[in-house]
Amino acid sequence: MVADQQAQAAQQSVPVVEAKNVLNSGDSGEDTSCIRGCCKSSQIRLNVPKAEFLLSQPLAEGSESTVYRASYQDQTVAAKKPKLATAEDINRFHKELQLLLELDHPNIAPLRAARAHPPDYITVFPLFEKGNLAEALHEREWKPTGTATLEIALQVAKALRYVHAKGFVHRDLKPANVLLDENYNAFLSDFGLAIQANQIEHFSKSWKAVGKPTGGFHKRFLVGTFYYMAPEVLKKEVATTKADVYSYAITINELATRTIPYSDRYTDAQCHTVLEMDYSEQQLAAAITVDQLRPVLMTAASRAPPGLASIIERCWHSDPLQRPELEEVIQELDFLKAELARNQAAESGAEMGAEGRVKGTEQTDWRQAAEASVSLGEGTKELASAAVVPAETERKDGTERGYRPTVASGVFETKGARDRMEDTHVAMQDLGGLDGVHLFGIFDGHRGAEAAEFAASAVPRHVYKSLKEGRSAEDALVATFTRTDEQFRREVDARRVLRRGGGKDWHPGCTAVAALVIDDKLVVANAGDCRAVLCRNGKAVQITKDHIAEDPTERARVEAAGGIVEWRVDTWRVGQAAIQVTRSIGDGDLKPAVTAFPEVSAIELTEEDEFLIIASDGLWDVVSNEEALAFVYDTVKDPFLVGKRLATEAITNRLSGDNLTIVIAFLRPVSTFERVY
Ligand SMILES: Nc1ncnc2c1ncn2[C@@H]1O[C@H](COP(=O)(O)OP(=O)(O)OP(=O)(O)O)[C@@H](O)[C@H]1O
Ligand SMILES: [Mn+2]
Ligand SMILES: [Mn+2]
Repeated sequence: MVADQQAQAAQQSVPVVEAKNVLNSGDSGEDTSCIRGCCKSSQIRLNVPKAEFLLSQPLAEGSESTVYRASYQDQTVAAKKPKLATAEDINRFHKELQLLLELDHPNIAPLRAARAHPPDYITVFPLFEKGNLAEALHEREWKPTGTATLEIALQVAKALRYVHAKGFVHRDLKPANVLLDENYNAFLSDFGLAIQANQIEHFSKSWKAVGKPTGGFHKRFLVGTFYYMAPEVLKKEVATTKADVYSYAITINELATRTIPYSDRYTDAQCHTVLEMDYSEQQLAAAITVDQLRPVLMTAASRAPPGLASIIERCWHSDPLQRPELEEVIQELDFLKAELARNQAAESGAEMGAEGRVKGTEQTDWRQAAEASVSLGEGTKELASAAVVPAETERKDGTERGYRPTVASGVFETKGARDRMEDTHVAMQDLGGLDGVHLFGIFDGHRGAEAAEFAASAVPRHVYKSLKEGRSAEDALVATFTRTDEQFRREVDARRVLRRGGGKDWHPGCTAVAALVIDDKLVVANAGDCRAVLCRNGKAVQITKDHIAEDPTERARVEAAGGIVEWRVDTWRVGQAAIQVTRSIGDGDLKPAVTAFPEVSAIELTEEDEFLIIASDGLWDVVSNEEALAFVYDTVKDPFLVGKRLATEAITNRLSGDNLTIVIAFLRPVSTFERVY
């Protein structure tokens, strides 16, 4: 080993001596420079006799070269032999070689040696055993973790930033030009099309003088690889480093989605460097430039953090000036990386695969963010088809659990008089396949719908996970509220930093009520002014308490926690934001005073319990608990129709100005109602 290293060091430090040794092989000139004298190096041999490379089988056939597995100085290497047809091609080889000699970066495939001497033109690089990123993703179906995705995104961004700082544009960034070592570290390669940034304008102008495009024109000026080419490049306008930023976005999105760009609409995968476009390609190119068509953006189904999508979108903006510099991209990726590490620590490291997510529904961005942040743990299939937890058959006091309600639930929601809907809800019977476990909840958003969207997705996942972990219903709900709140506020902060959301005053929130039925047990958690009312034996039992600043105990609690409560015009309000509720998910500026910690009540259900009404304050502002019951009795026993009846009453007759969501859960067979009443 030591001897090896010494031998290697000796070889590297005395290239000139070696060069002298090979002069008798018929070569002229020095090993430290190319035949023309335009490429020079004191470290890298540029005139290695072809025989020293020991080429074996071809590894890949590029559009401009063949890459061979080879052996050089007892190491396995990759030897790239360009296809040189014209004097122009040979000029290009020298240009590429000059650039390669200038590059020295941990994420750029380093040149080991070269031969720049007719008739043989060869460049030699270390052999990257894992090949290129396109093969890894699409041939070997490598599924990078979120961390690996971010790491590669960072490494490529750093290599590209370095290239740009050197004054060059790569012009052919794509997964096939990102090589992977045995640890899946990324190395930018293939500088065959790279060009000095200040020369681009000259080239583009000279094209304009050329006139009509011909095949030759395409070969010389329309360079890059079609799917990865920025619209301005496709339009043959001046390409800058921002064209690389665009290609970077397409590449990273391909990594995060493991999907070849446009493969959804364009089956004939055309991943080689463009020489000429055929007709369907021209149509696609037109769609990219005119209609701003882009590949399908990564979603939360990707293992990569959702924040990456925002970076990708900005990097493939159709206006090059709107695309960020790589410096900015790197800062944001670093942030996402730290964030992911923190989340993983918090979630005990179990990274969730694509199969762990609820599928089949149109979901908003915030719901996806919630999905991404609530890991259901390893081996968990879809929430909706999860394994069944054995039902508890005994109570704590040892008596049998005899009663199990017959549940029939439905939801009615309307934005009412408002122009936006900021309420969301969940109504899931047999949650995740858990027999006899039902979850109902309403989330009433304020200062935007974001928190409500997030909660509607995160809450059932947290509840399910907590129950699977063996927590009691009470514990599960408390953990759910506090975790949802923490994760949501983290997401808001992350987006604020990424400038995907609002500014420093952006603190969306929502009130939350969640009712969990497990066999004969009803547990309700509440934070805010949604309300759950149980109809027991014809009487209204209000299970929750409204958490509003008007309530003296809540007001005292908020003040004791450092919050400011003031009388404003008509009512008591909390903080600068002047919200009426004293508990909520989100509202980062009002934490910890406006807590997400819920009040929890547990009730043992019996045959006396008829139905549960859960509704946002839009209902309770204008309809009393008793009135609500009366409307239910007076309406055909269909949960949806009952909800609609209540909503119509509230909005049409009593002029509730708010969004309205009403969840109705009948707790015994609906047929019995008609007989009794
Ligand atoms: N050092 C290496 N180790 C392993 N594989 C390599 C190496 N260099 C190149 N390859 C393989 O050879 C392929 C072609 O190499 P390269 O991109 O440099 O050639 P090219 O002719 O310029 O291709 P194109 O312009 O079509 O992208 C790469 O995509 C990669 O799969
Ligand atoms: Mn290539
Ligand atoms: Mn190339």
